[in-house]
Amino acid sequence: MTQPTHLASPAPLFQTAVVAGVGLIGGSMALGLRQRLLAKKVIGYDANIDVLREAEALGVVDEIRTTAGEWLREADLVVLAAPMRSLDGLARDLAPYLNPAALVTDVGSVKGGIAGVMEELGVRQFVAGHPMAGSERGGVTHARAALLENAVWVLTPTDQTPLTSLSKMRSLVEHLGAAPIVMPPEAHDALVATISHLPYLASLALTHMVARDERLSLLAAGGFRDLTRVASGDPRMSRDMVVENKAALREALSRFRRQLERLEADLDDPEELLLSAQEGKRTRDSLPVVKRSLLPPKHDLVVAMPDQPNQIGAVTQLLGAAGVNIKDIEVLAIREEGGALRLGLESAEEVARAAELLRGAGFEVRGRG
Ligand SMILES: NC(=O)c1ccc[n+]([C@@H]2O[C@H](COP(=O)([O-])OP(=O)(O)OC[C@H]3O[C@@H](n4cnc5c(N)ncnc54)[C@H](O)[C@@H]3O)[C@@H](O)[C@H]2O)c1
Ligand SMILES: O=C(O)C(=O)C[C@]1(C(=O)O)C=C[C@@H](O)C=C1
Repeated sequence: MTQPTHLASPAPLFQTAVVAGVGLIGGSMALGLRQRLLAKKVIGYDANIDVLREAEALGVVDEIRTTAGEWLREADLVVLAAPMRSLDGLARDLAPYLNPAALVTDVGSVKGGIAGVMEELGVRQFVAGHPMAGSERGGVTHARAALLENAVWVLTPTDQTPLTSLSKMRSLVEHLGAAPIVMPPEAHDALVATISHLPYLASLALTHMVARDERLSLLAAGGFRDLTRVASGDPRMSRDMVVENKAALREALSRFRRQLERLEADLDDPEELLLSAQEGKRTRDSLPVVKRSLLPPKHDLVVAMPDQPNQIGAVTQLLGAAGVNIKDIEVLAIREEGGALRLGLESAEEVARAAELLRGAGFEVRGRG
């Protein structure tokens, strides 16, 4: 795996980081901390021993623990990354052992209550956070440092948050390659109701309409799939996320209903509907594109993967035998029925050489030298 040398610190920011809840987000943070040399040691703590064994085997963490205890005192960074419904309990389990000097943060999707819980538990150096990145595929097996790269990461300090802790947290987020933004918890919750939780409910409503008619699922093409991807997320976790933010979400839902009613009325006013469509296109096209690659994209090669066994092996063996050094590899799930591999190579020349070799073996490739 490549080291982003431009961001690696000369000395690690932390000696011992503990990631509690080593799933998609916790695992991605642990990988970021390790790959970017931000902590000397990363300890994974999880309620599920199988998850921890997997995390250790995948090189996501250096050490694992299943029960809270004195070992936590050595941690100078503690990340709470369990599902929303378990966060309070997790904080209560860990709090008695935390070093008062440790920076503590969380990654929960709703920010309203957590700071109060931490205050009640006497955890002073707490800064609540929420990386605006994720996936419908949870679990440590899907964790990757690049998931958090270039993500907007909301920090929601309260009046009690020490400024030094906020500044350490900003620095951590920046060193993970993400972009911190600071706002009050209530403002965060109102915004994510519209930008994250409403789309989830809308995706459920759409999938429910299809569930009652098999002919509809048969016709589901890219548009429907793009709009409903988040319905594939963990049902309990998504349920907990929206319920936790129900007041703000109700507001967003009532605005959404008004939007739908307006669009329905515009069906009889094609000129008005065109204006709406143009505005929608402008807004959608102007959303910032989040780049997640750790390598300069100019040395990337994308190889289409036919839906047959051992295609990844065939590509890596072919290039390995020719002495092409694959510095980074990523499976791109572009479409559900197939996919592609992104290979990070050393130079433009290597991209050209690899492309020629792969084309010769019948693969479809796209590359930028
Ligand atoms: N999935 C996303 O897209 C996304 C994005 C941003 C933030 N978040 C937030 O991140 C958090 C984690 O989500 P995820 O998608 O990584 O979930 P996940 O299911 O991939 O991982 C959660 C992990 O927490 C562990 N866990 C559960 N209860 C625990 C407990 N009491 N103590 C210790 N470990 C416990 C589970 O075993 C699992 O390994 C949630 O609070 C979620 O709101 C999720
Ligand atoms: O699946 C994704 O791509 C996501 O970004 C997941 C997503 C979202 O849709 O807003 C889901 C919940 C989180 O708290 C943050 C991100």
